[in-house]
Amino acid sequence: MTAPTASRATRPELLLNPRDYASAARTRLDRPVWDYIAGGSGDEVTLREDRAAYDRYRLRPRALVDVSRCDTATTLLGQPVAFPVGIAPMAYHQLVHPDGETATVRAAGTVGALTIASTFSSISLEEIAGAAAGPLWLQLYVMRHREVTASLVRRAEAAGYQALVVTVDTPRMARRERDLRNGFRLPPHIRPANLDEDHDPGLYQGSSGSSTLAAHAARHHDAAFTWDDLAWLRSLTDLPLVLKGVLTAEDARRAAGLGVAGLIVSTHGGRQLDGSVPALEALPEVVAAAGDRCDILVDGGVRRGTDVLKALALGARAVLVGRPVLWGLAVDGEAGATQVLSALREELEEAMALTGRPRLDAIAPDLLHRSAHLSPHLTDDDRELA
Ligand SMILES: Cc1cc2nc3c(=O)[nH]c(=O)nc-3n(C[C@H](O)[C@H](O)[C@H](O)COP(=O)(O)O)c2cc1C
Ligand SMILES: CC(C)CC(=O)C(=O)O
Repeated sequence: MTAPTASRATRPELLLNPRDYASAARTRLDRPVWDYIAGGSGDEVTLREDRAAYDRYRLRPRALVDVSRCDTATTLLGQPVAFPVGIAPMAYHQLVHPDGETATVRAAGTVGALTIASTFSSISLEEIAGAAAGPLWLQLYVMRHREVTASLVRRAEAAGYQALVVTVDTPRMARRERDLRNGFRLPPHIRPANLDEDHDPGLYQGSSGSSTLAAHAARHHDAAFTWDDLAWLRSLTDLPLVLKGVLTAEDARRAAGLGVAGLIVSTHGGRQLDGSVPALEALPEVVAAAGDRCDILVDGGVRRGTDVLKALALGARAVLVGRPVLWGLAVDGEAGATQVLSALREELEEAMALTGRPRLDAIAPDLLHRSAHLSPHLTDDDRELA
């Protein structure tokens, strides 16, 4: 895989995996944008632990299995996907590339992956749907003005979205100190395309010590939204509901009891409650509580095909990737995002072959050995890029 811009005159960069794309993206993005994407909340403990959780597991390969054909296809909420890796909802893809979410959703279509578009997409949800060739869900932040949320639901239905993902870990945005130091604000050419054009000019006017995105969330997100209000959302639509940001068996059971179709076990990529249990470690209790009634997905720190295998072995039906897709997009638009997703798919197939698990339904906890030690391979630089 090569990116179009050569790092040396004679030899183009060879970008093989998400971390390679991260290094390349870092040289291309302005520092505040890099920090907004890479960063987490507080001391970034959860950001690091989400990733480290994968490195505590070793794989137990089985030998002499026919792996001449490895089948990565599966279904999510009954819809076929080519492999169990989807794109996590992320705000404002145009921060890293002018084609924004249009490029990302096309990349997903090329490789047959699920896309979850964010409430805060920089391209409208209708345009995203117009460019989609694969399964497409819409992520919802429930807004204080309920009519804004109700209108997003109606528009999602009309545009053909197949599920709604309600993010439940962000009643307010956590303090992200990188953004505060940088005085992060949206560049003037980027807008929350699903909301009114002149929705909130405050997104563009900030100063050091504040993040306009955090201030915007404080003004608009409904921090009083509870389980009782989920019934209101349910009454608006027949689309399946998925909750994103569930980390406990208690919440998983409650959600399943209310007829929620899917759960995304997530720490929001270490960007919300710092010090929370890492997503991969929360996964088994969520699966035990609701895996018989809901499709369970997990995200946060997935960077290799073997990570996908580990999550599946712990009971996930699929994983989502966030930052890696933005790094691919930053480096080479649609082609870069496609290459990041393709690399994960190829690595997953390889890992299935080398562990002797040619079918996803053969992936179970016996694949894993939990070690007290982290794998030694991560350098400090890797950690920054993880
Ligand atoms: C730049 C950025 C923007 C994000 N925006 C949203 C969002 O709008 N809605 C949401 O539910 N999660 C959002 N997330 C969280 C992701 O959906 C996901 O949980 C997380 O990025 C997964 O971790 P990973 O980036 O390590 O793969 C965002 C994450 C990043 C990095
Ligand atoms: C605009 C923000 C609320 C998007 C988000 O969820 C994030 O930056 O993590």
